[in-house]
Amino acid sequence: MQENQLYRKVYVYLNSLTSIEDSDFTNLFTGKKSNEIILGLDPNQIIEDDFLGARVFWINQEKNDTNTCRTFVLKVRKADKRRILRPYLQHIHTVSDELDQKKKDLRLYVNIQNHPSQEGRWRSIPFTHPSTFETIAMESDLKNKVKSDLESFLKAKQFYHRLGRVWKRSFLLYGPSGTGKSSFVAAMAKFLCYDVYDIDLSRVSDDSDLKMLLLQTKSKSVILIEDLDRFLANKSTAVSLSGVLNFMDGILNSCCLEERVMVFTMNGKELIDPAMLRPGRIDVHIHFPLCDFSAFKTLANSYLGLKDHKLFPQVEEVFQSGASLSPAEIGELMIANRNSPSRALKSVITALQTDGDGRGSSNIGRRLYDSWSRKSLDETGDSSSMFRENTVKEFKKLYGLLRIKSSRKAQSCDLSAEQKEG
Ligand SMILES: Nc1ncnc2c1ncn2[C@@H]1O[C@H](COP(=O)(O)OP(=O)(O)OP(=O)(O)O)[C@@H](O)[C@H]1O
Ligand SMILES: [Mg+2]
Repeated sequence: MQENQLYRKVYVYLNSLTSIEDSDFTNLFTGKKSNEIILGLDPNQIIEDDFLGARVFWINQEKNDTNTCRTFVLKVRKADKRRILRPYLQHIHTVSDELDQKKKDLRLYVNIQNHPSQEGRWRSIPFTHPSTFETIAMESDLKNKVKSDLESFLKAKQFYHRLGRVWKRSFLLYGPSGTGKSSFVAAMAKFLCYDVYDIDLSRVSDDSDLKMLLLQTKSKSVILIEDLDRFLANKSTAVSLSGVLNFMDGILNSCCLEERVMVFTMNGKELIDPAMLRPGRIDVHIHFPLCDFSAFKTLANSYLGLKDHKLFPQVEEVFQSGASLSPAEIGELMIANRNSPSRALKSVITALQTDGDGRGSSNIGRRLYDSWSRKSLDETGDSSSMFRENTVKEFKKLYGLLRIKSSRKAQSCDLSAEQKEG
């Protein structure tokens, strides 16, 4: 059910050979830069290679009957076979691993409808999202915590294995629309140098199909499900709640989720079954709030190049009155008026006074979440809720845990600007 890794390595290796240029025919693609041309193997193309003085031939065979079957056929002289076969395959392993290491171009995989092809369920394009941690307006403490979380994760292989745990970490990003959740996922993937597998739940036919998708992902990747709350609330997916729970930490997940980061985004988590949010299923909760004055200043700096302006006190006053907009809304106003900073700031003030009235302080979703979190603390006293009350302390403890390699059970943590004072 999974891709044959030797096949993939041979593919990477052959595509790197200069002899691919000597073929009578091959595939041509444009590269990342507009004048870059990339040569790619064509079906049934023959590639020549030399190893330890022996000449070998590879044929990229593709049988086109009902199921497309992709095979590499290696032709070696009988006299050379015993001498070179093993070291040659070893050489291919080494070279393709080196090429993978050097690979800087990340890919974004999307799932396609289920159909009887051996090519798998994922199709990919270069992942060129421009967002980075630097471009995201977010409380800097929180941003740094996430960065060091990811750094610790990358180094924690031995730690996870000693505990008998799969080397994976899962994040929940929640908050209103346009607050930067998707952009943040892109920033995380780039920071980790991981590919992204973006699962579109509307194209998943049932729970076992979801498992199949998981099986066909590669390590060093971010597995993303966006708007999970919407899918579950509207029942607009054929996947059941238990299918999602198993996807998050079922037995299959423990076989094939090594070296992966799972990310789920939601507008609010108040309607989500608490079982889904328990530690282990979700390790880190990150709240994405509407814009406040501090985030506004970051946006003004990056979009308008303004560190300060005579209208800033007025903007601050409107924010203090409880008005707010999403960073996306404010960003749009700044882009539209980028040639005149004063006009841009005035339009932000007007929009805050009209569209943004009260959204910062009396947001219904926020109130619901606060009461949900207090309720679960009072009534159930479960560890994830308690953690929210004491975020900074617990967060430090958690990373302390990774550092001192203690074997204590990992907990979930909720990172949000409001709660960090906890
Ligand atoms: N915190 C932020 N800092 C900088 N830019 C932001 C921020 N939030 C949103 N933006 C900008 O607004 C646009 C929309 O952001 P994004 O798609 O990441 O929001 P989202 O939270 O995923 O929204 P939705 O819930 O609707 O999917 C992007 O172009 C992004 O650059
Ligand atoms: Mg989004």
